[in-house]
Amino acid sequence: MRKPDSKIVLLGDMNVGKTSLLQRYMERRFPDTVSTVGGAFYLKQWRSYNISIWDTAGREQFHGLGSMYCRGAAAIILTYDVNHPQSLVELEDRFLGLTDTASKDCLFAIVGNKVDLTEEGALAGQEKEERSPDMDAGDCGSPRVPKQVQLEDAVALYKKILKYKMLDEQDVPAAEQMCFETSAKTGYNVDLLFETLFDLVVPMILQQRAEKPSHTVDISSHKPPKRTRSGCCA
Ligand SMILES: Nc1nc2c(ncn2[C@@H]2O[C@H](COP(=O)(O)OP(=O)(O)OP(=O)(O)O)[C@@H](O)[C@H]2O)c(=O)[nH]1
Ligand SMILES: [Mg+2]
Repeated sequence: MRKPDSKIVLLGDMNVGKTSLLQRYMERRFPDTVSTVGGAFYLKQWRSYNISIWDTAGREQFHGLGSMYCRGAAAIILTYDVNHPQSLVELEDRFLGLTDTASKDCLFAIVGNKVDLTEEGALAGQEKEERSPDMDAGDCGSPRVPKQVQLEDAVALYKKILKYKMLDEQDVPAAEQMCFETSAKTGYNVDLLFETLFDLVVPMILQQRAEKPSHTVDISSHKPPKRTRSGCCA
């Protein structure tokens, strides 16, 4: 298997829907999930590049592994649940520090998932989804509730992250481009999330290749050194 050209990591509290988002994108379905143990990855071919996408465990007991998974990452998806404000707080308190091992020009996306469970989710682009009997209610048929975390809160976190990383707003993608609201259940904004990131990491791959000299030596253009009389190479 060819080494991946780039790496994207999903981080966030348990139960926010990291595994579901990844499965929705990669397998085009919304299966039952079990809480992730450790981590797992998918390989996605995007144009001619291989991008690994890592799913991590949100459970506290696996917290120590987070910075290992983030090592060298080109992009990190910080995921929260739009119905649980604490899951956004946790991104700053518990997960941001894990990203110190990522690449120095790492991109950040902030993703509020489970928008289908909110009243606003009823309006948010659900015309594209396949209709099913549970579409007019939240999970388990419960009525939709007002969204607990607003997109502006995610934008504020994005700006805090830039400060934490000492990045200039002008040098990175705008908050509006990098803060998403998604539903792994309906598929809302899921392709947009992943494919926005793929398109942003491709120039990073090209830049890395330009900076790093290739380890491959072209032996056809290699001339043997001339020998001097003493037998030393000139
Ligand atoms: N309604 C709704 N439920 C969702 C959505 N995404 C995930 N879920 C449900 O939320 C629960 C947790 O989803 P997971 O994808 O396993 O969450 P996780 O973030 O991977 O959790 P850990 O692996 O424990 O860190 C499951 O019951 C999912 O079916 C969504 O967009 N909408
Ligand atoms: Mg999981």
